[in-house]
Amino acid sequence: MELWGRMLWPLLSGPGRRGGIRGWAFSSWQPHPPLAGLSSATELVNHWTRVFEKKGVPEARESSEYIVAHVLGAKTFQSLRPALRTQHLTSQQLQYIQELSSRRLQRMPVQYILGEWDFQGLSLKMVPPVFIPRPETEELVEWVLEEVAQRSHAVGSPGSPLILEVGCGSGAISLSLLSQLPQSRVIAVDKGEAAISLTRENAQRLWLQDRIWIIHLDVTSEGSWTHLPWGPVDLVVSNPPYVFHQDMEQLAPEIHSYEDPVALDGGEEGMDVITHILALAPRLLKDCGSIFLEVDPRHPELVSSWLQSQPELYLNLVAVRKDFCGRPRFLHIRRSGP
Ligand SMILES: C[S@@+](CC[C@H](N)C(=O)[O-])C[C@H]1O[C@@H](n2cnc3c(N)ncnc32)[C@H](O)[C@@H]1O
Repeated sequence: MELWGRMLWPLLSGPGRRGGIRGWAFSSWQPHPPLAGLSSATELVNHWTRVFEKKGVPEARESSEYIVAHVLGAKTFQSLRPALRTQHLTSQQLQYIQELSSRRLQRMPVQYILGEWDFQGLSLKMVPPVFIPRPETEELVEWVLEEVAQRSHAVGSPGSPLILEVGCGSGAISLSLLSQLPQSRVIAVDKGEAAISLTRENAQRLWLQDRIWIIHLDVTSEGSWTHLPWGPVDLVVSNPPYVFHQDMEQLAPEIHSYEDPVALDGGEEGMDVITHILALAPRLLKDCGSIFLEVDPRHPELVSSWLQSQPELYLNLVAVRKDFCGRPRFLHIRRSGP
């Protein structure tokens, strides 16, 4: 059951907030009669909270608050002016809330229902089945930023690192690094076409497209890197698919029904993509370059012993960090050789 807690909780409780309504697709929208006797935002939130609880939908209150706030053009229910919470809603607003809530009853994640979500203060478009960025990944980004700041301090100039992200998904990691490191450039690769086009769209929405190269590429396919025109990079960062294959069945309905399994399934020991990234390091990484990975709590030990069995890679696991739940989830690996 630990996996449920790990994967489900972040679906709704990220520190980031999402933006207002933007071009919602009404393709599956069917009119429903407005709920008789319910007319204010507060009443609607209470109503849908009860319905979600009764139907076993997780995060019932947060779900209904986000949906009602979204329809009223706010990021969170708490940020709505008190007068707006008690004011009568229009029949169109009531119908829209009903439509979005029925999607939640089908266990669609709130991020897909709203169509956008915040990560590191950036509002990103979300489209199924592209992986929804989780709050713990913000900690990985912060660690990378610390490393860049330390290196810049050591050389006495602002950092202008060339960064490679493997498995960019919606672009959350790459775009937040670009926005916080104005001198940096990023190469973002993903094997999923939907991920590539969503990263491209998010880069354009955020005006970050000039410093990012977005490439459709499978890191495990032989020879894929030989066509890349760039020299070695300073940093590799990745939140790869790392769920152990046998754990895939335990994933919550929000995850296994809506998110791309390719974004999650890391093979028998969750190491399939991780080991490919590490094996490519001598070709991709500058001397003293670093790799930052988000992993499962069982991986620090597995990765450490795998690296010991591959001394020709000249890679050392130099630090492991815990996530906000106290589990070892982030690895810093450094290249220290020819
Ligand atoms: C866990 S998601 C992370 C997405 C994003 N970086 C984030 O943190 O929100 C893993 C991503 O890796 C991509 N991926 C899986 N296998 C890959 C491979 N062999 N080569 C390149 N990308 C891959 C998936 O398509 C998915 O977008």
